[in-house]
Amino acid sequence: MEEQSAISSRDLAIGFRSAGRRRASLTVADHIDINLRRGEVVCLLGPNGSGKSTLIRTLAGLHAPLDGNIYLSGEHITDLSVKEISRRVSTVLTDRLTIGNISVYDLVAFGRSPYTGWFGSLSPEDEERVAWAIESAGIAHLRERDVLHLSDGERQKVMIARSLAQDTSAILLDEPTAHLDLPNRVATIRLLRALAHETGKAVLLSTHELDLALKAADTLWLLNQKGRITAGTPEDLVLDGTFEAVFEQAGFDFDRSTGSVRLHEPSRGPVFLSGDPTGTFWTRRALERSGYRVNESEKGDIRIEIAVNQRICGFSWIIQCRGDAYSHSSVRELLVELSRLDEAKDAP
Ligand SMILES: Nc1ncnc2c1ncn2[C@@H]1O[C@H](COP(=O)(O)OP(=O)(O)OP(=O)(O)O)[C@@H](O)[C@H]1O
Repeated sequence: MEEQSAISSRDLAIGFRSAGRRRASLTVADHIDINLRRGEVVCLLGPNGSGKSTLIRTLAGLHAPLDGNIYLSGEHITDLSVKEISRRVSTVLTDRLTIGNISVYDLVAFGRSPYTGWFGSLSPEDEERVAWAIESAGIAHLRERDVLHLSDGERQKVMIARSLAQDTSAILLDEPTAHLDLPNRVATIRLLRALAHETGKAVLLSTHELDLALKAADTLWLLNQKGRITAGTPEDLVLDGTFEAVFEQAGFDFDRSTGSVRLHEPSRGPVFLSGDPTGTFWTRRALERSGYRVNESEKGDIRIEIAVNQRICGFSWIIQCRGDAYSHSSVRELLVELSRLDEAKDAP
C-alpha cells in the first residue's frame, strides 16, 4: 500500500557523473523500482562493487541520482527541503568521523538538529529522545567519551544512536554490523527489528553477512553485478535460486538445504545421519568440513545414529557400516573411525 511507503523509486538510475568531458559517467544500476515499507526490515545484499552504498546514499538524498524519481513518504525528494528530508530519513554510513573534541552525548544529540536547528537548545522531549537512543544502543557507559577515541564497534553504535535520536520514518544503514562482535550484532539486529515492527519504522541495511540477512530480513533486495535488483522474501529467493545466482562466481557453493555456504567440495561418503537434531547438526558440520557428503536418504554404506547419552551427559555415535557397528563418544573419535573405514574400503 502506497501510504505505508517510507521510500520508493521509479525508474531510478544511480551512479557517478563524469567530472569532465573525457570521462564517461558510470551507471551503477538503473530501472530501479523499489518500495521500502514502514514496519519492515529490508537487507540489501550484493557482491562487492554492485552498488549498495551508492543506492543507500542516493535514496537518502546524499548523492544525486543519474535519472528517475525518489519519493519519501509519497513526496518527491526534490520537493523537500534538506530539513524535511532529514526528518524522514536518517543514515548510518561507513565513513570515518572527521570531527573530534565532541562527546558521545553531544554527537547523539546532533540527531535532534532537524527539530532544533544546529545551535538550538534541546527541549525536555529532545533530551528524553536522546537518552532513549543512548540507552537503546547500549552506549550509556560511553556518554562522556570523546568520539575520536572510540573503537570501531563503539563508534558504530554511537552512529546508530544518533540515527535513533533523529526519529525518522526510514533508517538506512550501510554495513551497520561490520565492526560489531556477535553479541552486539545480535543486539543491533534485535533493536532494528523492534523499531520496525513495534514503532513502524522502515529499516534498510546493507550487509555482507548472508546468514544474518537470511535470518533478519522481512524482505531481501538482491543487487547483482549487472545492476538489477530483485526483491522478495528471503526463503522464496533461496528456493527459486535467485539468491545463489547473485553471488555466482567460481568457488561459491551455497547449500540450499542448510542455508549456509559450503567451504569444501565433498569427496567422501555419502554418509546418512539420524537421531538427536542438535547432535546431527554439529556432526554434519564436522563431516562436511572433513570432505564427506552428508545424505538425506538412507542409501549408502555408512549410517550414523546420534543419541543423547544420559549417563555421561553427552552424545554417543553408532556407526553402521557393511554389517558392523562401532560406538563412539566424541566427534573426534567418530572422524578417526570413519577415516579407518575409508582406508579399509580402499585397501586391496
Ligand atoms: N566516487 C566514485 N566515483 C566513481 N565511481 C565510484 C565512486 N565510488 C564508487 N564507485 C564505483 O561504483 C560502483 C559501486 O560502488 P559501491 O561502493 O556503491 O558498491 P558496494 O556494493 O557498496 O561495494 P562494497 O560491497 O565493496 O562495499 C563500484 O564499481 C565503484 O568502483
